Amino acid sequence: MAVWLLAALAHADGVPERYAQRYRTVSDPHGLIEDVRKQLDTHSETLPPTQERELLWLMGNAAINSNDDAALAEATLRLDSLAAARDDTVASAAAGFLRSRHDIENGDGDGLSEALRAAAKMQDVRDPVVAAWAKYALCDSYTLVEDARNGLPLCQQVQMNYRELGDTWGLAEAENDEGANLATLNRAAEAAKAYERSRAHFRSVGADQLVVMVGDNLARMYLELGRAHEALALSQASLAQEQATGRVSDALLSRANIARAYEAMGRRADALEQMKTTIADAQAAGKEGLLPDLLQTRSGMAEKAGNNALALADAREVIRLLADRRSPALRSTESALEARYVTREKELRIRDLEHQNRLKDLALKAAQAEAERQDEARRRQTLSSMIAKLVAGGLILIAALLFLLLRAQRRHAAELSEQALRDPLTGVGNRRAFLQRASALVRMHGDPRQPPHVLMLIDFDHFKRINDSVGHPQGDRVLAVVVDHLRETVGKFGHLARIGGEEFAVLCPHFGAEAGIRLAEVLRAGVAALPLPAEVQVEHVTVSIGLALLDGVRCSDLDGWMRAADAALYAAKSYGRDRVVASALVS
Ligand SMILES: Nc1nc2c(ncn2[C@@H]2O[C@H](COP(=O)(O)OP(=O)(O)OP(=O)(O)O)[C@@H](O)[C@H]2O)c(=O)[nH]1
Repeated sequence: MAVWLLAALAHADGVPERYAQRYRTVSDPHGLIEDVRKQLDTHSETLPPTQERELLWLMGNAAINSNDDAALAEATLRLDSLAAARDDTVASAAAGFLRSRHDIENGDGDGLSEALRAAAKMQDVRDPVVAAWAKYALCDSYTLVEDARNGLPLCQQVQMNYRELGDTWGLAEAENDEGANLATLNRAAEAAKAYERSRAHFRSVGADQLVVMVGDNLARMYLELGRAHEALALSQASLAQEQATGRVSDALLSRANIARAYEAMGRRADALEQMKTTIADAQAAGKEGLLPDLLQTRSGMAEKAGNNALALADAREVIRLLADRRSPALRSTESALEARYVTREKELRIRDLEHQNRLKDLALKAAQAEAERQDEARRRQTLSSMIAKLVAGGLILIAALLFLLLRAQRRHAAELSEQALRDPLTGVGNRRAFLQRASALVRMHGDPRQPPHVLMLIDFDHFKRINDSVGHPQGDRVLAVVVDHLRETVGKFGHLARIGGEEFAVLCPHFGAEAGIRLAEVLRAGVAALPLPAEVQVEHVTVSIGLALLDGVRCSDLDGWMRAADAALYAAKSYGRDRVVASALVS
């Protein structure tokens, strides 16, 4: 729209006349509205319809920028009447685009449909300026409803038109909208480039306030791109300008952006402090409209900082504030917030439960560790007591084994010593046993009142002949049978021993000469009469016996006693064998 024709309204410093009115819709909306009203009131009769339409378009935009609904209603109604009176479709479309923008920004009705209807009216327009204007108006509506799929190509197209028309302002506006669409598509790097181009173009026409306003959009992209320091610089520049021109609301929004930059730089405490003063100032200035956004921003920051109480309190306050504004958009924001609040509270409850569970888990693990430790200690105790028992058992076993071994050894030793004293063929004592016993008797000798000990030496008669006639084994058999008889006959009176091949001895302690001779005779006669087994093939056998007393007179030691008995035996052999001779009788 050829608004630059209205030179009378252009008194914005540093902005070319061509763009001055458009700049005023942003930098001085109220002043512009007043000026337009004056123009329309003063020159209503003389104003050409095109200029009237352009003035109303500017007034409508300024009204939207300054939230002046009355001025907006006035502008759209006048455009409608222009359209009706003069069949001016451009005026009708302008009214439609204004209503669309208002409705979208306020969340009332179907703003986009209104824009599409208006754009449809401009389809056949040939004037390139009007065509570009209509295209941009539709691109702006798409951008406002965040329909980037349709908005982006349209906003890129219209840039080409504005370039052809040499309209730097229009180009800058379209680039700003392109940036917004790219941001919606999460293409932050490309969006930043579009915003940078837009700012460059606004700067080139001296529209400082728009440079700053687009700078706010760019700052958001820089934050996304991790360029927090640049974002901070942009927001601080923006804030300085807003404070200088007394734009309280914009200043509050820039302060929020500064807080976001702090947060992105890891300065969470600074971010929360910045939000705290910003929210307090917004409340003090009565900027209720900004509070939901500010509180929501702080809620997110508090959540990230771990201050769940503040996060929830802010979220609740947002819901409370939005409850009074029942526009569809706000209702949807409210629902989204409520849903988010509920979800968040659930998350917090889950986190609390998880925390409690973790604590319980830790306590459980500690208890388990303690139980395991005690179990281990018990196991060790059991093991050591088992080992002790095993050791004790082992020791007992070893002791038992040692005892058994010792007993066996003793038995064995006893057997060995018995074997050492026993004649294996006949089972009677051997020479060694005889000598031990005889020595003992010699040591015991000395009591004259007791009968003297008696020693008999018994020798088989002509035993060589027996061996020679029936063989040595049968001779052994004869020896065994005769010795059995001798042992039985000696019985308890004395001790029989084999002291040589076929020579035996009998020791009778304290037996006396008379009993000794009598026993010797019984022994001799018994052998002589002893029936021998038929298999030995020996009919009978005789023995000669020499007897000596340990009387302490002629025999006082073992040697003498043995010699005396032997002499008696020799005598018995000499006298014809099968007889008993006592040593006293020999000498
Ligand atoms: N079968 C057998 N013979 C034995 C054993 N010990 C000694 N003799 C035998 O006994 C005999 C002893 O012989 P001599 O000393 O000549 O005496 P003798 O033949 O008995 O004659 P006198 O003693 O003079 O009556 C030998 O032939 C020995 O071999 C033995 O254990 N078994």
